Amino acid sequence: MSGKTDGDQECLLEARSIGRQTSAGEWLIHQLSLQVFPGDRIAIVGPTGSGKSLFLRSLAMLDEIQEGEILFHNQHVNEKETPAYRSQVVYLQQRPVLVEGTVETNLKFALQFQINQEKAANVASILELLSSFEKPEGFLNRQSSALSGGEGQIVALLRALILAPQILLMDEPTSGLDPQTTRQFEQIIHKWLETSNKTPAFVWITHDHSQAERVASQIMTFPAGTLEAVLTSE
Ligand SMILES: Nc1ncnc2c1ncn2[C@@H]1O[C@H](COP(=O)(O)OP(=O)(O)OP(=O)(O)O)[C@@H](O)[C@H]1O
Repeated sequence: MSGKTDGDQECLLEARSIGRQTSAGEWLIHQLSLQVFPGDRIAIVGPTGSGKSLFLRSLAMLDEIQEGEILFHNQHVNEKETPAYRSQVVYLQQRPVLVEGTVETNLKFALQFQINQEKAANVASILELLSSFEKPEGFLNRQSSALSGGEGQIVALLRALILAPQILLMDEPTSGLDPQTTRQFEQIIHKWLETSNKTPAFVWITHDHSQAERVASQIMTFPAGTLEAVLTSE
């Protein structure tokens, strides 16, 4: 399934017939294909247990795949290139893992890695983004252990955006957040898309159809219980 088919635009990310197997050889996901183009806002919806998270983790190259391949800018990504890939294709999980220390420590965490060092300049723009949303005074100095689930997820999102990703992969990032924080999360994504100078894209798994309609330009349905699964546009 392809995202946009906009003339000659280069495909950013392509999953070509990928699949994951259990150690017993049973397919958990099988023959799944997806293309992501610059500016794509893709929502994936589908039943519980249908393999959406497995698919997204495979796209993020967090899990090994047993068939197919992942292409980034039309190039096969090998194991050695995975750190560079992960700094461009950033994965945000449902329950963020924050490191010990303050919010600021967390925001700057990924910048300590060589591959991300040239991204330090992004901190200022992300802090500006944060300042446009109401946050308690001294938020940057709050300990991560003292944050609410919603605040933690906002911090995880900003931490991801500091990396100036080309693609953000999000696995139900707002499930469990209250409506106000959910909207705040969506607005941050919206501003990021508006202000980024590199036409980024996202793939967003959600159970919430109204959210999918709010945030996405394309909604794809993930089918359950089929081995020959394909993602289809709604
Ligand atoms: N490592 C694994 N080994 C075996 N089965 C697994 C493994 N990981 C996940 N599964 C199974 O694969 C199926 C798909 O899981 P996945 O988490 O991708 O579903 P999902 O569509 O994201 O569900 P939800 O909407 O509830 O988050 C589930 O039945 C899950 O139990």
